[in-house]
Amino acid sequence: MNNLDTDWQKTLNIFKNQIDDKIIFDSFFTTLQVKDIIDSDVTITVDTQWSLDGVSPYLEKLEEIYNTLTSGHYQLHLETEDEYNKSIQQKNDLMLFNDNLNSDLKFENFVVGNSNRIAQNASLAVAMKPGISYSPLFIHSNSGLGKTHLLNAIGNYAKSKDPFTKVLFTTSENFVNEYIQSLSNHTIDEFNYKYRHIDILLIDDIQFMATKESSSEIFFNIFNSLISNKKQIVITSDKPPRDLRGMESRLVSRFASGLTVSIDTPEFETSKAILRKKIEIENVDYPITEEVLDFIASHFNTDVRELEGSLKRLLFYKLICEEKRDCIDLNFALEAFSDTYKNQPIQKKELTVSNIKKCVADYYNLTVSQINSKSRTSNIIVARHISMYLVRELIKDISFIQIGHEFGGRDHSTVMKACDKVQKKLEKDLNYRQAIDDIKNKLV
Ligand SMILES: Nc1ncnc2c1ncn2[C@@H]1O[C@H](COP(=O)(O)OP(=O)(O)OP(=O)(O)O)[C@@H](O)[C@H]1O
Repeated sequence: MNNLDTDWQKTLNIFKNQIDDKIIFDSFFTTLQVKDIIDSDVTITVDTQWSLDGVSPYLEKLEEIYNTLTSGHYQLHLETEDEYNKSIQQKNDLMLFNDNLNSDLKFENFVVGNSNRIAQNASLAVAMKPGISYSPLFIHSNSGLGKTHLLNAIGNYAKSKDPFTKVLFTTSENFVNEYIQSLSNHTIDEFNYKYRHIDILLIDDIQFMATKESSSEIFFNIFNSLISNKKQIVITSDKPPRDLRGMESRLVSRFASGLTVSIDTPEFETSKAILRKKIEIENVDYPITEEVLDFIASHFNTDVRELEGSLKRLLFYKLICEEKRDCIDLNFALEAFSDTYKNQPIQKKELTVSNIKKCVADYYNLTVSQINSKSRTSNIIVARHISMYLVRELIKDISFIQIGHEFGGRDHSTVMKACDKVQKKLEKDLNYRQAIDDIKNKLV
């Protein structure tokens, strides 16, 4: 017997001792059953309409005993078994709604790197144990960095573990439209029922709800109901909760009450890993050289959508190319991207050590402090060496000693070695030379 039944049996026993006419009790009350509790509404069923008429006058008394016993504020509702079963059937039909998940977006094809590791880990934790620790989970990032992918991955994973999990993926825009439609169709009860009975609610792009006051109100209520029933909510946005301008402050504070994580622009290695994954998914059956991946990862890396777009463009170019080629190499890629690439606006900068460092750092998606740091991470070392080399080449009469000083007090011999290394590498690595030329173009 669960808590629901135990409390109810105790209520009936107390009531039985209080009622004078035991025949009434035996005739009407022995078939009473608690069916469910939603928020503060408790549904009790009786076997027939006749019993229902017999029990109704005592409902208030039963409610009082039940609330005293459970220290709650419940309202009891009586229904016949038939009515209840019918409404359950209707509700079940209602629950057969489309989860809107995109089955292609899974954890398996989400590439993890430093830029998105925390968000991916949090999403996986939520998918494995929905509603337990991190509800709501709030994921924010600039456009095209994988928020929608992670939302779908959570839903797909949870459903693969338990197909009966009620998952709903929606955008805040769809939520608002659905709400407005339910008002005009007089189906607001169904709307409410549907959203309050979801196990995992995945809401994409919440920022669009900011100015929709009446929808915010209903969302607030649904949100509270799901959270208090230990359900999982995952929300994405293009900014963190505190920056959601126009959003009601009570909603913002609810969003911030869970776990908030962000996704950054993919760093060089992650961009390459994403490209490799996409190539695998596209079943590309000809080789694409490492230099090409380096080229795309360093030129089209504002977001993952841009990476995907450039790869598509490359594959398309190969498809329509009349000349037969066995592989995609850097020359071919440069041809494929010649127009975009040439048209990129170039902003010249004043030639100072800090501008050179900043330009190299931007190019490699790093910060100037990483370049100055003692970090031995390979992409940081590459950027540091190139910065030293360019400073030496572009700033007249600057000595190795001065450069060492500008790069966190390094010894002049370290700078000399770095410059030498860069010089040797650009003589034999076309892609590397291309990268240095690009940075130079932005500077001079
Ligand atoms: N780490 C990743 N691994 C593989 N694919 C990724 C990764 N991150 C993003 N993508 C892919 O990049 C594309 C854009 O991602 P997504 O739509 O999830 O971005 P978003 O952050 O939701 O963007 P928006 O804010 O514009 O809605 C999708 O095709 C997605 O599968």
